[in-house]
Amino acid sequence: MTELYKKNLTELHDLLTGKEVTAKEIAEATFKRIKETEPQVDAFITLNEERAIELATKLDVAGIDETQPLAGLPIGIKDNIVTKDLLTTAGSKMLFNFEPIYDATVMEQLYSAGMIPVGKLNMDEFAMGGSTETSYFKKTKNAWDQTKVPGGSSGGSAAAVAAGQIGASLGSDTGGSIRQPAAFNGIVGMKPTYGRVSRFGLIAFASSLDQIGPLTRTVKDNAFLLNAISGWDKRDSSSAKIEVPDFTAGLTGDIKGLKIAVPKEFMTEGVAPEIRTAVEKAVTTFKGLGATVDEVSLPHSKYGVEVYYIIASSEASSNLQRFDGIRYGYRSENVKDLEDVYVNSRSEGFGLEVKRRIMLGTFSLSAGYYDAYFKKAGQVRTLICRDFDAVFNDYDLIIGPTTPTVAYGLGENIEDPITMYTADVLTIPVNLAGLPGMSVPCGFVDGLPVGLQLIGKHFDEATMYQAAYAFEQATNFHKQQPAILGGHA
Ligand SMILES: NC(=O)C[C@H](N)C(=O)O
Repeated sequence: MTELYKKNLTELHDLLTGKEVTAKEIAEATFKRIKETEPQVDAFITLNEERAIELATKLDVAGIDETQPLAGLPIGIKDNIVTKDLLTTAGSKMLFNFEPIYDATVMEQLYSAGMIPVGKLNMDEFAMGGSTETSYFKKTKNAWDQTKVPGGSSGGSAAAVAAGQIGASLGSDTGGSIRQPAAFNGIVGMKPTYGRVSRFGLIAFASSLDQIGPLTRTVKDNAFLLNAISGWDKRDSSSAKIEVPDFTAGLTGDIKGLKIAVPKEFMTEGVAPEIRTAVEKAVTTFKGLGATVDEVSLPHSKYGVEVYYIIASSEASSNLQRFDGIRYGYRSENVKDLEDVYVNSRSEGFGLEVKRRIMLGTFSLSAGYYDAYFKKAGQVRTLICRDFDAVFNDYDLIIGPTTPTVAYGLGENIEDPITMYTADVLTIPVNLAGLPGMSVPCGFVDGLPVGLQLIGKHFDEATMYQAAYAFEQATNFHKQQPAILGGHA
């Protein structure tokens, strides 16, 4: 069958259960497509070809379970999610040879849903970055324009889906790392509520912020995947013991009476005028669908970037201590004593951005500075949370832009950390408050996609999916394809 790669997950499921194609044929077509397009996209660090074909063949022989919407379908995995006996690098030289001895909980969940992991996706080193350019391995390209960045840190996860290499992927989001690359590549990306998805087996960056989530080409596909990976896990004490609804159940397109808020701080001059216009048009669409939309204020969100880079870096400086040249991955050859093993392995194994964050974090945690930085950041974080609580007393959903600009050129901002950091201004407050945030396509600027951000109440991803689905049905943005997928971008 030709052009299987253009199909989304629900279409592939129908073909499989209608016996028009086998899981093995889908898997083979996926690897063919990946190999054809990798020279342009560079999304994968490792392919899992032999095992994927074997697994697909086994599923075919056993018979595809028709009640399992994801059975027999390929998925790509961000390379900071540990996969048993399959190279897991977190985009770092430090883990250039790391083959985990266990699977992350989300991997076990994907296997029980019958999914087929086809490979590991490129990312910023240890998820620190917004362009995937800090990866030790390669520079992934935007699916719409190969001279532009794919966003990050889940840049491989987003570009691979947008370019039709795979129909779905998992990413992780600490300060925007699922939503921003989803926006830059014109796809759907969900960062679930903190605690919704187990972090067991996610290589930790900032433990109070990290969350795994799905990237797909449609809202419904995304909801199917969140169904599969949600739930309490005894191995992650921060995962929530809370019922998981069926996120696909409410996808009717009916959102009459939904109360939506647009924070005025998300629509300021720092956001490109064309992006604000696209969001204003989305507001009109939502009103047309019967929702009410009002302007609100999140007065402390403007401190989000400063707070994040203190808290995230502090947590990272602690989490990354385990990479000592002894227990994992890279070990320097250039050593005279034990001290050298630690110092030289870390100096040679970590890239510039990772070292910058470790130093920032160590500084803000050190005696004499702790009160002024880490403690203060925690206090301001509480104020940011309270702003959201106040809005959610009166509203069901918050919307705004996902990013202040569309995808920028490769190499354009990487030497300028302040520009890179401030670009996260719209996504970071959501992580600090532990809320669910999502990006869906809502327009184009100069042929590059624009993302609309939806922010929900804690554990209310269902309402976000309903609104996103209604928006998707009412618009055509998700139907436009990049040239690499046969579109006329
Ligand atoms: N990891 C993230 O969610 C992205 C953010 N740009 C960071 O570098 O921390």
